Amino acid sequence: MLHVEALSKTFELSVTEQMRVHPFRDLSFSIPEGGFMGLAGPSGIGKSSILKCIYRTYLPTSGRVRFRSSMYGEIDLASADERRVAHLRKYELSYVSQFLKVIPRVSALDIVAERLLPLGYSLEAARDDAAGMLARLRIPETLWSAYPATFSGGEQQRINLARAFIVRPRLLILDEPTASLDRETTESVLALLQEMKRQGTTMIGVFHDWEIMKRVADRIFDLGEWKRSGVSSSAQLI
Ligand SMILES: Nc1ncnc2c1ncn2[C@@H]1O[C@H](COP(=O)(O)OP(=O)(O)OP(=O)(O)O)[C@@H](O)[C@H]1O
Repeated sequence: MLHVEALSKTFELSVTEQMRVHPFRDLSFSIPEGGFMGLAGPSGIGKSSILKCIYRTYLPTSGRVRFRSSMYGEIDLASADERRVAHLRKYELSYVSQFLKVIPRVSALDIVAERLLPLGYSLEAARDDAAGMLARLRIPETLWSAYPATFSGGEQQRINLARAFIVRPRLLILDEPTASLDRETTESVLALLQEMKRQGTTMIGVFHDWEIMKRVADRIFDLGEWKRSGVSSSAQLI
């Protein structure tokens, strides 16, 4: 369902001094439908950049990101036009980072509910589902009508997760989704991830805690090992 082929990313840090960073070159791996691949490796090795290339926050320098979309059939996310990428982000892809892009003067409930409106939900039905998701993520009901700009880091992260999960995406991209959560909320998130996986969501994620990653991932791609050995990706699947 997701085939990353010979993916490379180069950052030009300075045009005049020709300084370049190459977090990864010729990276290839595949994740089947409903599969969950964890990405591991030391800080700065390129984990987040890979996720951002898949979500197309970053444009890859070369390579392909073949994704089986229900709207477009097979599509290369590395070269798809912006309009299609925007559509896919609305209906099929979700990306969770540690940081919430806060929308001013929109309540926590509506920030989550609004993701369902393009899918044809009425506002009432969307708010019902959003309330269910906020409850599962242990956001206290008193906060549902408040503005997330003032929320704590962990509360903002839960709003992020709720926005990503509520649409039941075909591909879920997770960048340290449980980094600022307490143990009980982390358990709720893991239960939701396992539920989505059973329903066929394909996932790729970076986790700050190896033990958490092992509980949800079918396999773990160790970028450090891949870079050291320079051999094909299958050797790094733990
Ligand atoms: N937008 C950018 N512009 C320039 N360099 C970047 C950019 N994004 C990432 N990099 C560089 O690419 C390299 C990989 O960064 P990345 O954030 O992908 O690593 P990471 O493995 O996710 O690290 P961490 O575990 O610390 O989050 C780093 O050297 C970083 O400085």
